[in-house]
Amino acid sequence: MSDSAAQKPTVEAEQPLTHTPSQRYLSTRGGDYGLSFEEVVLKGLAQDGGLFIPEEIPSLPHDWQTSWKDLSFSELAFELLSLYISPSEIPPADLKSIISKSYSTFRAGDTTPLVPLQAADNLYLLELFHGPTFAFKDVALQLLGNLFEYFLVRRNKGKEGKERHHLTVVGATSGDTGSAAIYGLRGKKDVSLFILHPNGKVSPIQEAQMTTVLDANVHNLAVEGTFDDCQDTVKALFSDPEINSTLNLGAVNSINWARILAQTTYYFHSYFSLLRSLPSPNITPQIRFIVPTGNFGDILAGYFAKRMGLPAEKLVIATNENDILDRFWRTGQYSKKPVHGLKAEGGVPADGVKAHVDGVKETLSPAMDILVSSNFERLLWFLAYEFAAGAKMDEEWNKKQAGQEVESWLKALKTSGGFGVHTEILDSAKRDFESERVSDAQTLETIQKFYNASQKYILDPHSAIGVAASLRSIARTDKKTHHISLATAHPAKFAGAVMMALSDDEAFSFDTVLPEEFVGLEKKERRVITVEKGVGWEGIRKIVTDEVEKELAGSW
Ligand SMILES: Cc1ncc(COP(=O)(O)O)c(C=O)c1O
Ligand SMILES: N[C@@H](CCOP(=O)(O)O)C(=O)O
Repeated sequence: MSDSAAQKPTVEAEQPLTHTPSQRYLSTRGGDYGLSFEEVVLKGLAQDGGLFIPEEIPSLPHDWQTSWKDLSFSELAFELLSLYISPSEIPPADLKSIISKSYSTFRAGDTTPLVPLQAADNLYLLELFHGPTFAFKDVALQLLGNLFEYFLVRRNKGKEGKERHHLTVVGATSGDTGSAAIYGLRGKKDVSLFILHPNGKVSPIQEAQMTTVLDANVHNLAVEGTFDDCQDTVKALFSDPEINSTLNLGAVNSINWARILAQTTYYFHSYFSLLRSLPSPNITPQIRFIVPTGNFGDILAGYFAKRMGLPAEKLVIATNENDILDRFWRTGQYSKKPVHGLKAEGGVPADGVKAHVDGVKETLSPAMDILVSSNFERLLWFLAYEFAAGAKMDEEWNKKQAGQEVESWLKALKTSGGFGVHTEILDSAKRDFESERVSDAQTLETIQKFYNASQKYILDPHSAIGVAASLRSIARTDKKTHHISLATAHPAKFAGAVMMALSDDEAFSFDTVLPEEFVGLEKKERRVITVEKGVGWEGIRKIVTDEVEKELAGSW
């Protein structure tokens, strides 16, 4: 299949739609058992406030190393998605055409190219920013937009007016998810999209990317507050039965399972790209993936890839100064505020934890300025499940226990600002993950270092955090280990940090970084609703309800 051959997704009407998918889903908080892929994609968040996970993680076909090794990105995506979606739920020809359409919008022939960054240390960059909005989010959100469209076309066949299933998608963004969701859903029939961003806390290009899209179904809300306030509002809307039943809420954040699933493809794709570039492609080297991390969605896709069988020795979490995850891996305490001297149950010292400002900190990598990482809940479920399995009861009991444990941890996070886990659970987290915290000063140094190297590579601040963490990992691992560091955004999206790092160099000009798509963007007409402090989630619920009503009145 060619990645550039765009095809219109069509519904194969002659296929019987028996809805017996290969995977059923459950909620991390124990409820909502047995849902189909379509149901979890359209619902986004479970009714009990939990996140959907597949009941089983499928294994790879026995010959995947040979039969997948030369597949294109789209072909690999098809193989991986087919492990989760049965042909009776989406017929293969339809799935292929949805995937092909989604990746035809990428500028790089290879979709997500792997480039050597520091050959002597086997350090590679996985460039994930060649989609329409220049950030890794496009990989999943181009696909999610087309999946929504496919399911809605199928549900609405032969229906008119109020009979049609209308989806109201609400999302929170620190800049990148918002624009990628807008580009994935703009102009789509039967979908209204509401994106909440923290006013003044996204980069000027990100803000322009979002607010200059004037399609009637796109609504930007600039909220006075932080990204976490926006994320909390989205979750509050999902747990409100009123708006849920009247407006059919849908999610574009990585709480939506399809986001995670779509992102597993580039872990496999980069693995094969790496093997092809090695002198002995049949010998698998030790590989680490290093992931700039905020909401824990990107690295969680790596975790699923690893659990499915991808030979990744470790996944390295790279946080900015908003380091709740890094502190968890050091102490076993998941706490909004650092608690000094605390030990995990069973005794892990809280070494290396430095003073921290209360609440979220504004850094040079704003897309990662997140206090609480929503997908960490999915990992917590797997950790709790494995811990429960030690009791040697049956499967159902383990799953039930895991759901109850997650529920009680999340309750403690809400009521007391944090919780701690047993040492065995922390040890189990350490088997798959390591973590690093990278400061603003180290981010700038890393951008400078690679601009001053022979290939003059310009890193965006988020990718620089991954590279800084990679260099630390390289220093402590076997020289033969290969490090694949995820480059999550194009540097032109973050002019402030890039200029701060490089403007002293007289030969540097920001114009050389600027893609033509960004030229003049900031001068275009904008549409945005400002949400003052104190409006609260109920006020936002009213805005959403009123806007959908206006939109639908215009279209019927
Ligand atoms: C550029 C960039 N890098 C890294 C991240 C962190 O990814 P995740 O939230 O999946 O951990 C984000 C936002 O999510 C981002 O926009
Ligand atoms: N960095 C993100 C924050 C939202 O994360 P998501 O992956 O859960 O959508 C952004 O840019 O919006």
